[in-house]
Amino acid sequence: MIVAIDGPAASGKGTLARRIAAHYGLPHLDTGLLYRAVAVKLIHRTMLDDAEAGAEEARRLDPAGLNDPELRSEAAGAGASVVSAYPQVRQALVEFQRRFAATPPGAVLDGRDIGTVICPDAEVKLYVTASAEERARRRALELRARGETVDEAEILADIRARDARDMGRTSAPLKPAEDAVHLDTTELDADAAFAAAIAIVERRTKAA
Ligand SMILES: Nc1ncnc2c1ncn2[C@@H]1O[C@H](COP(=O)(O)OP(=O)(O)O)[C@@H](O)[C@H]1O
Ligand SMILES: Nc1ccn([C@@H]2O[C@H](COP(=O)(O)OP(=O)(O)O)[C@@H](O)[C@H]2O)c(=O)n1
Repeated sequence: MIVAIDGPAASGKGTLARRIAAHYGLPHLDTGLLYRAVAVKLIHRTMLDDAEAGAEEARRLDPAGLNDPELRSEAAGAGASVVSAYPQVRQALVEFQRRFAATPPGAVLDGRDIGTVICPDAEVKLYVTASAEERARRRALELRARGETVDEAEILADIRARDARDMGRTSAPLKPAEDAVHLDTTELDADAAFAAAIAIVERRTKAA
């Protein structure tokens, strides 16, 4: 089974993807980490505006490095939203993601274009959202828990800018797949969101 989860920044996709993967014993790929890793490489080379250098970094990306805590920073997230608009970078990362998804027994992938581009035939597609204010509140809590000093208003502005860039780009923009089930988690805590997601997966797989 392939479960495709898309949605805007800090909507809770990763948390849901991890829990759904554990529940069904499937591997999980947080595809945002791929773009974050490319961005961090380019930031280190002060070449964030160079699409060709980005494609080169994407082609030689080592998945073993995806656990690096630096990838979780706000700077990496903002950089990822820049490099992910380069079609060459996206193209260079397609095959790795498709292979991950197609390896038996399947997988749970979360990102921005999983249901639309990477796995258009996924059995289950979820489009996870929450209000921008709630997403900024969650991201601020998360960063504070990691010891970072954060300004929630700045995080909200960053989230809005990132949403606009991700939804407005020409190459694989963030949008729900036509057959995606929408899950708004604004009023749901993590457990309630997980229960709602499992109900959707069960309904979808029974209907198939
Ligand atoms: N339903 C929820 N209610 C409250 N907090 C949540 C919920 N889902 C996720 N979180 C928290 O919000 C933050 C962002 O969630 P995450 O899963 O990383 O989002 P995304 O992968 O969409 O960026 C994390 O700190 C996570 O623990
Ligand atoms: N499949 C994906 C995953 C991420 N991305 C880009 O990478 C950035 C970081 O993604 P992420 O999922 O790690 O970010 P958060 O939602 O966790 O903040 C996003 O803002 C997108 O621009 C993408 O374009 N396609």
